[in-house]
Amino acid sequence: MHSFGYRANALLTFAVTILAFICAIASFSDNFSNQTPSAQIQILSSLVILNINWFQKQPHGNDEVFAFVAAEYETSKNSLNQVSLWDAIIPEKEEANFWIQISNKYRFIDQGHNLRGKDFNLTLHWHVMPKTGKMFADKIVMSGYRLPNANMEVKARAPGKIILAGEHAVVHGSTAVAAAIDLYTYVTLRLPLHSDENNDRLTLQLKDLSLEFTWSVSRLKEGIAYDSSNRQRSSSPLGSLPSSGYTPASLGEKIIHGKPSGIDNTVSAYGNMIKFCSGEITRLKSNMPLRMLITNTKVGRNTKALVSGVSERKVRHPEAMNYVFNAVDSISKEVAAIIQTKDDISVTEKEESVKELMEMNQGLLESMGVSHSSIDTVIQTTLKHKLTSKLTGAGGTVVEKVVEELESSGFQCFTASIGGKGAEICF
Ligand SMILES: C[C@@](O)(CCO)CC(=O)[O-]
Repeated sequence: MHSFGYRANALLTFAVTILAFICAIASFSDNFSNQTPSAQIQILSSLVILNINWFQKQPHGNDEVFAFVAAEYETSKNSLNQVSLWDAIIPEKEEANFWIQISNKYRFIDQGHNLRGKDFNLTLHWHVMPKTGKMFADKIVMSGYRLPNANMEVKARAPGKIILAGEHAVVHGSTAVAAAIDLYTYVTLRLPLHSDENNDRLTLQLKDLSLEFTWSVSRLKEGIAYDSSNRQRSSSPLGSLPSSGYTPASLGEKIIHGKPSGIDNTVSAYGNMIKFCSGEITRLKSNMPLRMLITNTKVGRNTKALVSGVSERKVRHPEAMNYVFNAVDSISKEVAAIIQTKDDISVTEKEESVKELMEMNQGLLESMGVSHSSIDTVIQTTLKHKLTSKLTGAGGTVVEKVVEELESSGFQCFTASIGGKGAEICF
């Protein structure tokens, strides 16, 4: 009779032999597996899009597949340089057949600065890693990719805006009238090819004004995502700028104004002349010629502080401020109606009405606490020439005299047509 130890030993040996035999069969069967995925990769700007159209795990089902995409290129020093862009582990048979469209998972870093203007391949590698048996590795090489020689550039321009009536009160729900003017800010965006160049920073250089602003790109992205999901209107009746253009404009406005009404970025993005009330936009078609003399008093103001100053005044004197806001609302509605009217009223009559309404609006702005003594100087100067009403539309010598006098007081003057195009992106 065999001892217990002897029997246990025989059983274990038999089990291990069977296991080894099964493993050998499993390994051998790998030779018949046939992974033939095909893949297509597109590059859009610095974005890599990967389409893997077939990747089928074999039926015996104990493998794990590691797949990765690398940009590969040759230099005089190394025959193979790899920049890994994307990878994934495919753990289950059910997940082995997939179709994805993604941007690169890892940054396209060109450590040696060798890629600029160079051809490179995009290679999809996959390693089939069985728990038992031989590891398979294979790849698909897609050639014909090239990064540009210089940094990529995008050019854009956006018009300035003028508010004819309703600024500040519009933040509190009053109607306002605003228009784009034909004075533009031009922006050239350079996308660095090397991500080590200011990786997470977006820098805006306003060369004419000697100003420079820098933001964190990840913060901006968060803001854009938040803004897109919270915005009530996705399209505008005004123009063709995609909402992707409107969203950064509205985000920038929030950074600069704190709690904006949205009128500035709307006009700048979509152009035209508009009536704006609590986010509701009506395009105005002017029935009178409108040109503006715009005076830059060169007095720096902090709009964010002014906007919150008005809100604080409203908290202190809610009833009085509501009367002010209601008055502004009526003024703006009347300005909009005059601009659009087709009635048989002369341009001079219309201008007289707009002049009076603008004067009333100015008084209300003073009662909101947002005016400045330099604006009084501008008003006094234009009044001397009985020109207040003409500032919206008059041209010629009288305006030149006003400009001369205003500029001799240290102000800067521009004449502008109003109601033009909104923001545009040109490549
Ligand atoms: C002062 C304000 O009314 C316009 C500034 O151009 C602010 C806003 O409406 O967001």
